[in-house]
Amino acid sequence: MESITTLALTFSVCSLTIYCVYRRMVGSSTNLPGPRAWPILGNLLMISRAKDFYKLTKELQKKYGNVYKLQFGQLTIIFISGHKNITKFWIEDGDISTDRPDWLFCPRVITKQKGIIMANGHQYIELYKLLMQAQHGEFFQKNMELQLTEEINELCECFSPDNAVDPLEHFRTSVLNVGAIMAFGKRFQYSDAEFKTLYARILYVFKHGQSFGRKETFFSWLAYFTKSQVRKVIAENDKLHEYIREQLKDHKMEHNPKSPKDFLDFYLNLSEDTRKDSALSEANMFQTIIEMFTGSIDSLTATLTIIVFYLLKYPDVQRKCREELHRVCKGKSTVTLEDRDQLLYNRSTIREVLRIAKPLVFSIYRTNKRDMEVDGYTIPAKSIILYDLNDPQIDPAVWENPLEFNPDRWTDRLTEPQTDGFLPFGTGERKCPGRIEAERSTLLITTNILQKFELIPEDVNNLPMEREWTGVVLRPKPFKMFMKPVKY
Ligand code: HEM
Repeated sequence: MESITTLALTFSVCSLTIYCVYRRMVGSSTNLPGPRAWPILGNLLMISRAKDFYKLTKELQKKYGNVYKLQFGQLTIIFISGHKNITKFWIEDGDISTDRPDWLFCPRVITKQKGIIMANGHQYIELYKLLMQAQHGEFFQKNMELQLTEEINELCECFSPDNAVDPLEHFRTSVLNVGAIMAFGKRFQYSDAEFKTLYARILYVFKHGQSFGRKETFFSWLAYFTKSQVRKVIAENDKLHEYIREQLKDHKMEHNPKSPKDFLDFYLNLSEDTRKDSALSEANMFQTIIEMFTGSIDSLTATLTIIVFYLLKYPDVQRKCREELHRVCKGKSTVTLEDRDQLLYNRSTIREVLRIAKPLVFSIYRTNKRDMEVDGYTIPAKSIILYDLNDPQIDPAVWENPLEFNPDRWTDRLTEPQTDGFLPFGTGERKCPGRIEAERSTLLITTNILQKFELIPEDVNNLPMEREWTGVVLRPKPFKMFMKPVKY
């Protein structure tokens, strides 16, 4: 009799546990539409079978509308699209939805809750202020421009009129140097052993550490198996902290508070008292620097690649850009930021590429402080949300013939501080904190290349408009180009 009672009790406890786990998985957002989810796995089979995740989300949007949910193992993720919805949540009700879900397993164990990307409240605000202050600094800008000129020279040596190259890897190397200039005030020669180690570490942490692509984010128990890469990501991330600590030591020795030229200088310029604030601890600053590298490595590389792709696809636009450069920068061997205001067509072209083919189509995970109403559904507080940032950029209510690539549409809009429907860097309070440097570097790299080279596709018939999803960005499928030096 006793054993029957024990069995019944065990059965009840197990059933209750399974039921609770299932409820936790499905969450309280059961009223939201979405494909049927399997127990434990949720929709992971469907997601892993999809060749292109972004395309899948577009199909689901068509089927279920602008709000639907997907079950990633134990996590429910809510997808929100539509221009009106983005404006409502990011601008009108910005205070509700600017937070990150800081409880997600991977970022929590890898970063130990340091840094900016997963930070909320005071920690986020203080780090964001520091990054923005640096990018506005006079010496920071001067040093950036000087070092970028050297960077562009070394980059251009990799290109050739006779051998077609795939620009992607070359741009990625340059983007890492853009990060190094911002963080440490210096770029590295590509052959430098220290650079190669830094490059490999950043890339490893970026590739294997992002929460979106890591299965441990959705099944945290996997991290306890010896084969999990999470341990190696943590170790590599820790080594990056050590590296930045060494850089800080060197900075302390030669620091001139009057001419701060990089993030570490700006950090050292904070008073001792301010640095006692845990939001501005060394660990937070170091993790933020790592995140500036990882935040830019795919987004900026993809942006440069997409711009070059459009210039190959639209040779007339390329020609007009170069004509403007040669007219504005007559007699100068380099394009500089001084020329910026006169480079209207070049800037319009970059904007138009970022509108029509923005690389970062999703926000980083957000969470809502309170319940939110959207399209007739209630999104319970503390949900995990991904916003699709693409819809506003091709909304016919804002853009005439939105799918047509037309740099001229920017002629009268270039000086507007914020254009409705244009959010390549996100919008509202959580806008990309690297956007100032991203815009400057994009302009300098592309215009300096165009000033000196004609870009010619290796195979004009092999420039498919269809883009591929990398897990973070949408970018063109691999293509090759020749770079023919031009005289002017
Ligand atoms: C053209 C290139 C770039 C594009 C299109 C881009 C776009 C974005 C977008 C859309 C977000 C997400 C905002 C959100 O979730 O709400 C973001 C966040 C971020 N970006 Fe960029 N970005 C670029 C370059 C950079 C660069 C150069 C850096 C660093 C130097 C950087 C660092 C970051 C960081 C750290 C975040 C997370 C900020 C946070 O948690 O609030 N990005 N970026």
